Amino acid sequence: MTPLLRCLAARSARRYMLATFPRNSSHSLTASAVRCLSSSSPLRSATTSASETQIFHDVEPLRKYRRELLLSKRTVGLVPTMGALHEGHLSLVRQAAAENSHVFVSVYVNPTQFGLNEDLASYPKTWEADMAMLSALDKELASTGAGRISAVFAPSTKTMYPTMPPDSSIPGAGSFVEMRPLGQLLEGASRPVFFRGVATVCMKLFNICAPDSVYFGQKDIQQTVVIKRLVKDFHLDTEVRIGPTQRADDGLALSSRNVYLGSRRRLIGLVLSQSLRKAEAQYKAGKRKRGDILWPANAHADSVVLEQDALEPGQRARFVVDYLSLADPETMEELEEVDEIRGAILSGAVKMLPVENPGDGEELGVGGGQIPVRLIDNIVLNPVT
Ligand SMILES: Nc1ncnc2c1ncn2[C@@H]1O[C@H](COP(=O)(O)OP(=O)(O)OP(=O)(O)O)[C@@H](O)[C@H]1O
Ligand SMILES: CC(C)(CO)[C@@H](O)C(=O)[O-]
Ligand code: BAL
Repeated sequence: MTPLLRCLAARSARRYMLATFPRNSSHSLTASAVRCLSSSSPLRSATTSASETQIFHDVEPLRKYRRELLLSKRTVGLVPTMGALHEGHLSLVRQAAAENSHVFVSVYVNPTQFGLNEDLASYPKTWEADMAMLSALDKELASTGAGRISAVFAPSTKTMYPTMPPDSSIPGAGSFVEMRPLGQLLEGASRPVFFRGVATVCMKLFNICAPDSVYFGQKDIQQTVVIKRLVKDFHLDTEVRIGPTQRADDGLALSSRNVYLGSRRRLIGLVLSQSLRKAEAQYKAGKRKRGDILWPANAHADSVVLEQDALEPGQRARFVVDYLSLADPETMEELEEVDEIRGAILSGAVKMLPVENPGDGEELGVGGGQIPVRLIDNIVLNPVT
């Protein structure tokens, strides 16, 4: 049989299996039976071949594939990402694979969530490494009997914004979804078009992929609140699942933007998680009033600011605290006192300023330490039952 015929035969075998086997038994079968063309690329384009994980750039072929899965009663979990994958993303894929027969991962750096003066141009793009990570994870999933990564959706901007070119200005010409005032608070106050862009692109992704469940990381906690609101207010037929924040050993939340930090800023950037932990300790000690919970966090951050300012430019890593917040878990509005029945969200953002007077041989990260880096983090204060 020629490779093409083998591939077509495998595809129809797969269709047969998708239609025949219940969702949790399909994966080991499809894994061995459906891999058809070999190639040096770990994942292959849906337009050129059918490997276990197919790459889709266009909406219609993905919809067709999704319809087949629906008809054969498979479940789809969608993990939206902007690429530059790390263990935080992979943990969401693992969770999605544990809860669905099929995982779709979208990789799209969405321009409308970046303000005109934000870091869209420098946002890391690591496509080959991302595909290699997904391929390795898919192999791992195959050996565990979990769901598989069956699709990567990597659309062009013309595909995602078919009518108008994306507009990141505040008046913003185009079709947008917005949550007010939720999307204007905290992250939204510093990044005025951010949540409009996130809600809009997620609405598009959910409409295209029709996922049973969508997976988001707690690291971007206000984003999770926005997505839950999107699903609720627009009656979207999907379940929102939140995965825990993955951290480095020293507590720094993993983030695609961490590659810009370099060692000096990375060390001082720990101020954020340290400050939040101090506030959490107050809640755990029974404090409920805003001032009682937040003062040690503010005091710690202020002391590190002063400490760094006092150092020589070649030694220090300067930063600005954007906010340290104690907010309601559904509205993200600031709280004067935590209601034990609702709990609360402690969150914060700091902006690490460019490195001054870099030393010889100093590890400065991508961009030579000159790209400002926004770090965000949070801790959920659980309701007391
Ligand atoms: N450390 C993490 N732990 C768990 N989930 C994470 C973590 N970092 C990112 N995610 C989640 O991965 C999804 C995709 O995020 P994204 O591609 O923006 O990566 P990112 O690391 O958050 O990038 P950046 O911090 O630069 O915005 C989001 O749901 C996000 O919350
Ligand atoms: C959800 C998302 C993929 C939308 O572009 C992005 O905001 C992200 O990666 O967190
Ligand atoms: N992780 C959220 C995407 C962003 O910061 O733009």
